[in-house]
Amino acid sequence: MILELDCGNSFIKWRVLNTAAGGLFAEGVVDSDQALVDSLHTFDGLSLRSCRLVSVRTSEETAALTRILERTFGVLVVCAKPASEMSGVRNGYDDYERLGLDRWLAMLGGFHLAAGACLILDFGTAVTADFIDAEGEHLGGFICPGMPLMRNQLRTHTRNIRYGDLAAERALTSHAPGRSTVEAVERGCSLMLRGFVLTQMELARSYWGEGFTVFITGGDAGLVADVVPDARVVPDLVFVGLAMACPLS
Ligand SMILES: Nc1ncnc2c1ncn2[C@@H]1O[C@H](COP(=O)(O)OP(=O)(O)OP(=O)(O)O)[C@@H](O)[C@H]1O
Ligand SMILES: CC(C)(CO)[C@@H](O)C(=O)NCCC(=O)O
Ligand SMILES: [K+]
Repeated sequence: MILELDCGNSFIKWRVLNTAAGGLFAEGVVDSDQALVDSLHTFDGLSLRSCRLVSVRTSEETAALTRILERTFGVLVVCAKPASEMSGVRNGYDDYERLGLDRWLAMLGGFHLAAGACLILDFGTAVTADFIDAEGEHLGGFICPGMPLMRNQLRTHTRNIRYGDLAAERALTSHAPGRSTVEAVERGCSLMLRGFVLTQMELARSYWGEGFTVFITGGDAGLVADVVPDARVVPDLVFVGLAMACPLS
C-alpha cells in the first residue's frame, strides 16, 4: 500500500492506494499531523510499503511530519521537489523553486490528462489559476484568497459580522442578494470566486479560443463548478501529478 499526502495550509488530504488489488484503500482530510496518524491507526489491515507527499508548508513542518511517518509506520517518505521542467511541462516562474508545489503537481496532472492547453483552477485556503499552453509552456498564474480567508478577514476586521458554520452552509443554497449578514457575506464571497472563474475563462479564450480544457480542484470546487459546465472537476488532480513526480518502484 502507498500512502499519498497533500499537505496544504489548512488541511492534509491523504489517501492509501492498494497496490496489489489496485484502487483506493482509504482516504480522508485531517487538520494536524496527529490526526493523520490517529486516522490511519483506525484501519485494520493497513500495511504501508511507501509514502509520497507534497507540501506547501515550511521545510521544518514537512520534516517533522516525515519523521513521524517514518517512525510510526516504518516507511520511506518521498517528497515532491520543484523542477524547471517535467513530463512535458515547463515551469513559467522566473524562479521555478518559488512556484507552489501543489500548483506544479496539479499542472503536471492537468497537462497529462488534457494532452493540450489547459487552465487549472484550485479552490483551497488560497485560490490559484495556472495557464499551460499546448506545448506545455506554463504562461504563469494568479493567487488570491480563497473562501476561508475572505470570510475570516471580514469576521476579523468588522465588529458586527458573526455567524456559525451551519448558517453559512444554508446561506449558500442561493445567490440572491442577502437578507441577513450571513447570506450577504457568504453569497458575496461566493460571487467573488465565481467572478474570478469567469475572468480566467475570458483570458484563456483570448489565448486559445475554445481549444483548452478547464480543471477545477480543491475543497471548495463545488462553489464554482457550475460556472463552467464543461470543466473537469478533478478533486485528486494534485495526486495525479504526485504519482508522476514521485514514481515508486
Ligand atoms: N472534506 C473536506 N475537508 C476539509 N475541507 C473541505 C472539505 N470539503 C470542502 N472543504 C473546504 O475546502 C476548503 C479547503 O480547501 P483545501 O482542503 O483544498 O485546501 P487547504 O489544504 O485548506 O489549503 P491549500 O490551498 O493550501 O491546499 C475549505 O474552505 C473547506 O471548508
Ligand atoms: C498559493 C498556495 C498557498 C496554494 O496552496 C501554494 O501554492 C503556495 O504556497 N505557493 C507559493 C507561492 C507561489 O506559488 O508563488
Ligand atoms: K491546494
